[in-house]
Amino acid sequence: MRLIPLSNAADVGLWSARHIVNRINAFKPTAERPFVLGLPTGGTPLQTYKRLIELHKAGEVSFKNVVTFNMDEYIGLPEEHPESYHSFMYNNFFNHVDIPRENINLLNGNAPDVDTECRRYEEKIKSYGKINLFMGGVGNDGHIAFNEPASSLASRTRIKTLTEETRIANSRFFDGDMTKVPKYALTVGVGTLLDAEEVMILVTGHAKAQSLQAAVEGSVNHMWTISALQLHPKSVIVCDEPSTMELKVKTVKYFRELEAENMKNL
Ligand SMILES: N[C@@H]1[C@@H](O)[C@H](O)[C@@H](COP(=O)(O)O)O[C@@H]1O
Repeated sequence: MRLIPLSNAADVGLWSARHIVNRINAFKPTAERPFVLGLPTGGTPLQTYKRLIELHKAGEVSFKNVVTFNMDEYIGLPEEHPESYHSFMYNNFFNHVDIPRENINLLNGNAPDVDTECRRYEEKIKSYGKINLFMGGVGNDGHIAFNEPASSLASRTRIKTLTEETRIANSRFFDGDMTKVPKYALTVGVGTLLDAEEVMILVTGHAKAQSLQAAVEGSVNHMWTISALQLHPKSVIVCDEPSTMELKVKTVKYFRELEAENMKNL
């Protein structure tokens, strides 16, 4: 695991956007061999999307040969609802870059048969071989995508019931009214995430400090599904200072020194 401790959320946005751009450009994607990118929603990745749009407008990256898979979607919200993850992604990212519409994949939270929809999604991912880079955030309770506490670490795409804590946290997007937050969501599984070639998780703000501690210093544990990252051969966590408050000082120092060494060797 690589941990990149940065000062603030803006730096997390810049670092992660540059990382994505570097990966896409190094891959030299073509229509026959696209770069496959996994994407999250939420407040945390907003800065990354802003930076990616800027880098695209500056001519540093094209998304023409990039295929995306979003990690989750609420059940029962119409696609055009302003808080659906469909709306979020088009408003905050897809509408501002050159990605072809047919390259965009999102789970359909209104599918008549959710099991068939989840199988379709897994098969579509498989049809590309693998996801090259999966970006994600983390919930206050350590969930990754919508893999709430006690989700199987071997899980695949499926329906999940959201915890009260998550619905309270997400009520900020629904006029502060928890009853307006859907109770269920479709989400890729922890196993789906672990199959990606690389996983990059963004962590910002003090509310995520316990999740970050569980990810980095805790044991692999289904109560903190983010900790499954420890089983991944290539994971990177990009975090700001407030989110490191529960980590040991020596842990942060260790990773900071490692990164300083990496920079020297570049
Ligand atoms: N399903 C999403 C997660 O993918 C996201 O990581 C989490 C944190 O969101 P935020 O970045 O807004 O704190 O919220 C939701 O529950």
